[in-house]
Amino acid sequence: MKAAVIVFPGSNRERDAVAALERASGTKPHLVWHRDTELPDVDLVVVPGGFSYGDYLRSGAMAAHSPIMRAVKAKAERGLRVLGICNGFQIVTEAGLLPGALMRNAALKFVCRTVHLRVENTDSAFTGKYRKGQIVRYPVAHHDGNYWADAETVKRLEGEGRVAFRYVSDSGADDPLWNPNGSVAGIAGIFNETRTVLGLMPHPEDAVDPLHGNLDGKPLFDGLVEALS
Ligand SMILES: NC(=O)CC[C@H](N)C(=O)O
Repeated sequence: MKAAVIVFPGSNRERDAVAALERASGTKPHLVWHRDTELPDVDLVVVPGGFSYGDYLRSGAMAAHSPIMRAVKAKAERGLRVLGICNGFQIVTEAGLLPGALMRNAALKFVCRTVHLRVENTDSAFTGKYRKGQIVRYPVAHHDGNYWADAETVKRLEGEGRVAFRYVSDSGADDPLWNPNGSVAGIAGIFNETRTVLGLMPHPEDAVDPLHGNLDGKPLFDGLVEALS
């Protein structure tokens, strides 16, 4: 699997994404600067976490209009797999590849901890190596992770199997007390219509190494390698 990781001024998880991809695929991904206008020939683009453009204006809003995002958008519309993690989720959503918006966390505080997620749909290159309903633990670190979409959009996402991950309790139950940011319906990650684009707030790339104390993110990267090689 050939992959590219996009770097914006203020990105800070690009190296984590590179390490996770290299560990899973054995191939070093390309790092692509935000000012570039073309993507290398790849099977997957990762838009990583961080604070692109200092989160000015709105998290992800400026990065969504960078030259490289025009190329990412054009190729995503033709089926290129795109994984947007945390700030990357904000960026691909601002770019219009996913519906809804990421608002300030409901408690108005930065949240940095491990969360429990239920894998809601395994019919994608991203989630194919999980079991449906499996509970996984990924870390979160954000202040704008409160996913919002209008009721009709949420209904459509649910009906079309486009909710990828949902915040749940440690026993796997729907429980708003375990929702770290107030996201509507506990939504932690969503797919586009063809499930070729995934955006999620938690960080699978920081749960792939025994030193992370948690390997729950590994099936996501292994699954991508299996599906895209
Ligand atoms: N870790 C991240 O990617 C942070 C995302 C974003 N800057 C926020 O705090 O909401």
